Amino acid sequence: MGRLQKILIPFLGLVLAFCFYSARENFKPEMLKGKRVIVTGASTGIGEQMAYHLARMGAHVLVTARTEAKLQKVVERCRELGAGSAQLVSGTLSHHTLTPAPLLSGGLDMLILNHVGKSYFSYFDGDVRHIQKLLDINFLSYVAMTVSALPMLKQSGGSIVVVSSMAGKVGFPFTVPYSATKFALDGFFSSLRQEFSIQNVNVSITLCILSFIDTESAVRAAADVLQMSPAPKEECALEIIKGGALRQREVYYKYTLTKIPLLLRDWAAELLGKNSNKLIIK
Ligand SMILES: NC(=O)C1=CN([C@@H]2O[C@H](COP(=O)(O)OP(=O)(O)OC[C@H]3O[C@@H](n4cnc5c(N)ncnc54)[C@H](OP(=O)(O)O)[C@@H]3O)[C@@H](O)[C@H]2O)C=CC1
Ligand SMILES: CC(C)CCC[C@@H](C)[C@H]1CC[C@H]2[C@@H]3C(=O)C=C4C[C@@H](O)CC[C@]4(C)[C@H]3CC[C@]12C
Repeated sequence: MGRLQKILIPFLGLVLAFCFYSARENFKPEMLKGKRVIVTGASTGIGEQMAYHLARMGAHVLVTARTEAKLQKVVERCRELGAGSAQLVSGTLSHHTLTPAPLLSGGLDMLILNHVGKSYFSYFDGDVRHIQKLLDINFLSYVAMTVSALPMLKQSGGSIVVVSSMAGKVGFPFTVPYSATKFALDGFFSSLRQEFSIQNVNVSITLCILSFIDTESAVRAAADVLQMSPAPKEECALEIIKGGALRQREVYYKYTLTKIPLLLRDWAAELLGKNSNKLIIK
């Protein structure tokens, strides 16, 4: 092969790859108008902000969490912001949980799994029961809700959005129980996505890899320990919805704080491990 060809072929490949990626559909808020969406863990934080974005876009939203009084306020605000409809279901989520989709006029277009049980942000304390409980809330309830929502999502050609973390892709100190539950989500949902592809199931699965976000609970738990400043929850919530609506495989937010360390993860794990701790922890 001539030298010119050796350069030209990879170059052409790069141009084609660029065209392919830049030709991807753009997000439009109208994509969510009239869609029936469930957001779990929507009484505070990122989930609450997702409910408000969806309401502005004219979606029918159903929010869940344990604290009914907070959910009531979220529902009222969603109605003010222009939601097609807004409802709540309160209660704790576990492996027994069925998705409350039938409340949304019998159907469902998007299931956003976002809730997270309370954990600690310090050295692993050896409490196995805590890990079991956290797995139930952060992982098994996601599985149970997915299983019960699947017939409706298949019917609508809908989407499952799973909110995870950098701590669900890389091991960081002080997040042992939490990290275990988030890694489990990646295993379950990435494998399920492959099966959907083989079986031609038209349900997308979007896994969201988030860095430190400025929600009240996260800032309270980790701001004194971490060097980095948290990213805004409002923008984070919008990026998650965009990724779900565009049926992306994964969402990275903030992109540079998540995608680049993940590219380094497999071929420079030692380097990343030792140095990232120095960079991240005060
Ligand atoms: N903030 C951050 O820095 C990061 C967050 N993430 C992920 O983003 C998502 C949202 O996080 P964030 O907004 O910070 O979390 P918040 O602590 O603000 O919100 C958690 C939500 O889950 C609900 N919840 C808690 N326990 C249960 C339970 N047992 N059953 C049902 N609902 C429950 C809470 O409401 P109530 O107490 O009323 O039940 C609340 O609505 C999580 O999946 C988290 O792992 C990922 C990376 C970083
Ligand atoms: C390589 C680096 C540039 C990026 C490092 C990002 C690290 C430090 C980020 C990524 C995900 C983050 C944690 C998270 O997912 C959720 C929570 C729950 C909350 O209640 C307490 C804070 C906590 C533990 C976050 C702490 C900071 C973490 C480990």
